[in-house]
Amino acid sequence: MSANWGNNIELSLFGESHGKAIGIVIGNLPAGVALDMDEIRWQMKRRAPGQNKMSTPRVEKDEVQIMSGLLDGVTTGAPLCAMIENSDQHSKDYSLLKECMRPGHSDYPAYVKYHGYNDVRGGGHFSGRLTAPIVFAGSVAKQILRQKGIIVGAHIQSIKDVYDDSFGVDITCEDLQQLTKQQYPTLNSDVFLKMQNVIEDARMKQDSVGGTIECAIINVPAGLGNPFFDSIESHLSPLLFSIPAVKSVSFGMGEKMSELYGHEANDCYYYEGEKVKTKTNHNGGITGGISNGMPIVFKVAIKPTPSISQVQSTINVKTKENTKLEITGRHDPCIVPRAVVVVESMAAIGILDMMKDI
Ligand SMILES: Cc1cc2nc3c(=O)[nH]c(=O)nc-3n(C[C@H](O)[C@H](O)[C@H](O)COP(=O)(O)O)c2cc1C
Ligand SMILES: C=C(O[C@@H]1CC(C(=O)O)=C[C@@H](OP(=O)(O)O)[C@H]1O)C(=O)O
Repeated sequence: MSANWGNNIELSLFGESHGKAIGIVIGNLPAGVALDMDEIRWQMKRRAPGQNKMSTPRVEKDEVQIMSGLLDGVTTGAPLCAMIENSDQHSKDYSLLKECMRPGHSDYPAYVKYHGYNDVRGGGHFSGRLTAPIVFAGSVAKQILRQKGIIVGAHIQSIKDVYDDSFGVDITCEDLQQLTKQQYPTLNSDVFLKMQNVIEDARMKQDSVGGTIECAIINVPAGLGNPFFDSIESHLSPLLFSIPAVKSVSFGMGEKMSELYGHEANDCYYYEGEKVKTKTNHNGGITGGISNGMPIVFKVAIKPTPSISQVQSTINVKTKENTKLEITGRHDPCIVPRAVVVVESMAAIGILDMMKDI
């Protein structure tokens, strides 16, 4: 399995959901960055499991232990290694799942690829748990970007068919910073209760729901990115698709742009003093693969959690028979609320990586 990534910043992700620990090694970070560990703790808490009924009941503190690369709270330039211990594993829940493949999870393709040796417990290395170290790396990236005036923030755009508002063209740094201070951010404060009800309803029916997350990155200067293979879209998408359960990524108005006329889709330029702006931001701040100075805006869609306890049809790879499966164990009835900070983190890592002068 490969879990290495990076052009400028380098990431190496390690661990399994029911192993001793999970973690990340971040290479090529600048030396001399003072990390705000309280803020990192808050970002980790936004994602951590076991905090309420919307989440898996598995309780993990997600305390980060820094193993290298930090001295007196300041990065030394050596690889920054962060480790998070696993403490609340119920591995018995997975005994049957070595043979009976969960529909929608990684079990079957992983069984084929790793000849049955892959660790299925808690999803092993495929688990959403591996997003905890990503949030650590993302929090570090966000702090470095903030020193350059670049702010990343996201909100829950929808849960099933309950929708929040969308980012407007005039979104500010303060708006985004406010979102990152909320555990489950929405733009319209009334909508989250409805979303919570939809999640609870699914949970009571032994089912799950998905949704979308909208993310913005403000103050990326015009001129970042390249046409073709290293466009901003091409650079961020692999990171965003690496988040387990993400099934689509779209920039600006995405698919909806295909329904517009040219005069509706184009973002018309104007000067505000010396600054070049566009009246609308249908292209999500990127044209020709390159930032145009407007907020970079994208959406990710997250599927319903695959592990549900309703009876489902599947196969037993040991007996080679069709069978029925009733999954026991602890699962998120909806992944979206805990994934907001994961999406912000991937965005921050991707943009930082593209900035050659870090
Ligand atoms: C934060 C987070 C939490 C998740 N929690 C669960 C869970 O409790 N149960 C589950 O079956 N899948 C969960 N997933 C999704 C699975 O890990 C994912 O669907 C699986 O690895 C297969 O990958 P794919 O959906 O990208 O194909 C979670 C994902 C994330 C990002
Ligand atoms: C532990 C976390 O989420 C886990 C992600 C996950 C999966 O299949 O992705 C399955 C569940 O694992 P377990 O059966 O061990 O409880 C979730 O709890 C986490 O996000 O920290």
